[in-house]
Amino acid sequence: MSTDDLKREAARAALRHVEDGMRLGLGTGSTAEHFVDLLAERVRGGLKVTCVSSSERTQAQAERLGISLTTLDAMPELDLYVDGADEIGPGLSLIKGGGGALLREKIVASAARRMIVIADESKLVPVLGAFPLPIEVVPFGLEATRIAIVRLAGRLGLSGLMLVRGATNGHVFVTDGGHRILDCHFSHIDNPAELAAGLTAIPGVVEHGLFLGLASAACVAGPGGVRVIDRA
Ligand SMILES: O=C(CO)[C@H](O)[C@H](O)COP(=O)(O)O
Repeated sequence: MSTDDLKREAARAALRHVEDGMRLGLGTGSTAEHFVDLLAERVRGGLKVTCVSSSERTQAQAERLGISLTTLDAMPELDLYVDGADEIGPGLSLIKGGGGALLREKIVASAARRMIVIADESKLVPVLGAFPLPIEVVPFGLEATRIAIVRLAGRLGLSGLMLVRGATNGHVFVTDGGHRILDCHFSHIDNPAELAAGLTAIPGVVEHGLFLGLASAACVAGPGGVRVIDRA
């Protein structure tokens, strides 16, 4: 089975938690894309759900597939949010934002009663941080914000490259909210809660990719099948 097949199996497992009439949040990324595809099949079969997207990319996919969409303003409370992750650590702590949608993803996840993470088993890690942590920052004063993050990291014993994310067209990557992303190569984040609190206190930081206490369960696919991990 390819990694892509495993992602689809994880998405299929999460779909079992979707019930008629639910208000759903749709994630972003290649795994979430499988979920949206499979959800669309169920919708064509008669399932009634109303969805909110976490990115322009997912919005376009869901629209194309005929899924009923609304905005988070019109439907500010959701039953379930399903999304992928870049890393799944202890207690279902997550790094997200590899696809650059972390701000909307966190807003939508926070509006949902439950968040189910879908992933292939390569995303499971004992300690977060091997995947560079995406931090969304406003373009104004980006260098000052970067220095503030470097100082915070130093105080917490973290170090590593901190790179402004580029886009495939050679330009700088711009998020759906018009912000930039700093990818921070910390390699080991031993205390994610402390780092998250410190980042939130820096004025130029819009949001960071540490999702702590948000995921209720994860459907993790490996060659032996899909394992459901509940947050302890
Ligand atoms: O956080 C995300 C997008 O901002 C994605 O969920 C994360 O990057 C995982 O992506 P993929 O399913 O393609 O591996």
